[in-house]
Amino acid sequence: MCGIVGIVSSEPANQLVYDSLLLLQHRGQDSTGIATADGSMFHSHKAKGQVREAFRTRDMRALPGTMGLGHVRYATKGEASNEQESQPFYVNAPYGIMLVHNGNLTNTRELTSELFHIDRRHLNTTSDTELLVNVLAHELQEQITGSEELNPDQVFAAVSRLHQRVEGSYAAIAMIAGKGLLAFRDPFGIRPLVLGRRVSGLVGTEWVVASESLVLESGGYEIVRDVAPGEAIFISLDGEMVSQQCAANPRLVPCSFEYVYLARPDSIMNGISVYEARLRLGNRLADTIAKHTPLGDIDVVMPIPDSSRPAAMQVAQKLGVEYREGFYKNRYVGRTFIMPGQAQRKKSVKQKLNAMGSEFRGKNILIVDDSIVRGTTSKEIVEMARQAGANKVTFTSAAPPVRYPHVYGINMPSRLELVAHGRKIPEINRELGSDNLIYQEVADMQAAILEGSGVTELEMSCFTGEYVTGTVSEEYLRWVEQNQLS
Ligand SMILES: O=P(O)(O)OC[C@H]1O[C@H](OP(=O)(O)OP(=O)(O)O)[C@H](O)[C@@H]1O
Ligand SMILES: NC(=O)CC[C@H](N)C(=O)O
Ligand SMILES: [Mg+2]
Repeated sequence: MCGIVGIVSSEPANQLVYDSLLLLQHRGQDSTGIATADGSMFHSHKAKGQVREAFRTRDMRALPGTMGLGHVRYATKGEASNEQESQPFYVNAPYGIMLVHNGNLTNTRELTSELFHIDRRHLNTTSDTELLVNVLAHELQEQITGSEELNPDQVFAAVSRLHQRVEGSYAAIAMIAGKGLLAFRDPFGIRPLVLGRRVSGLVGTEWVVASESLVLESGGYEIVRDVAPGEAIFISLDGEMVSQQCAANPRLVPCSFEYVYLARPDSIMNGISVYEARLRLGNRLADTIAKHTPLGDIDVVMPIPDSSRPAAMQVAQKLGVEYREGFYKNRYVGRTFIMPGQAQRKKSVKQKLNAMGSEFRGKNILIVDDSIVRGTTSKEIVEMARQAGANKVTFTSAAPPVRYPHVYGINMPSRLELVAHGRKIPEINRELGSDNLIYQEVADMQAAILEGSGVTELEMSCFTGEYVTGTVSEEYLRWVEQNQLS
């Protein structure tokens, strides 16, 4: 998924970007990068690891300028540990462009070949973001004729061409040296991007574009709106903002997994509060549980910290069963699911969660998680609950079974690693070792997330196998499986 932010300010951008990235840490832990622009000069620093470990005071001092970009990476393409693939990505012509990207492109093979054979561009990594910045640069170059100043219409024309060439998901922010900040979202708005502003009497309007609205709230910015699917926004160095729809048939189909797991609950995305969506997921899950389980069979409802807490609270309240926190979470261990490599993820669950015996002994426990993907967490949790003395363990998931690869910015590319792929629920139950397993229905998840929002469609491919963009064929999925992230 990755977290991205772009800022046009009147004060040094480095600290503003750093503070924003700390707030987006839950979106990526592999690497961190910040770039600033001081006039037409770029400065950047990127390093492996989380924000606090990747940046030292001396790195921050080397980032002057009032326009800036930042990125926390959760790799989906290329290599998670390769510093060269951390973002922002830079190309030196036209003008000089620095770009950050959240999402995943699905026509990377076609783009790689076109960029090399037709556009004559050099690619130095296997990152899809390097493709995106090169397509943008090529298309911008095509728009510039003669020696006139770059104008926003040329930028918008380049983004329109980019939409025609690129498939998959992309929320992106780019700095164009000496010109301004460009932000754009793919024609389905799969990944989030929100625009904010801060008006100061002394310096005029300052702008921020970020993956999640909590960055705006925390920095004292007013939330202007979400960047629309297919739209591009250009902010000049002196704070003038212009925007244009650049896609032929834009359609808002946001990723359901943001609401289920990825986003912070205190964010509002596409007008939908993530926290409230999770409460509604809990309500609907409770109805399904009530249909399948005699309520006298459950002594306590328990969340798996952190992401399932809002849903679990609602399950307990609606079923009228006591809510207890039986798993203690080590706050110094990051999110397990977005770590690279199964060995690291497996080890992390044990380091992160510990069962408190008194909450389990002799009890029938109903555990709520937001989702079950590889089953790494749930298998360990069921075992921990049993070792702690639970009598009966019912496992429930606020999302439906994840049966298909996610190709739009979440690293679950292979069907074989998904515990629910090709398995019926009783088989998954056996695999997890639980006594009973209950999942949310797909229609309930969709209704819970969209309720009252005016948004009518949701990207749910990992639950349904239906992909909204082109090039996602059986052949493509097989290719992705064979070329998994290293
Ligand atoms: O079936 P799996 O492959 O284990 O993936 C699903 C689990 O991973 C996530 O937790 P994570 O620890 O990443 O983050 P959290 O603390 O926000 O819940 C998610 O909340 C589930 O608990
Ligand atoms: N999760 C993401 O948004 C990843 C961005 C990009 N595809 C990368 O792998 O670096
Ligand atoms: Mg979790």
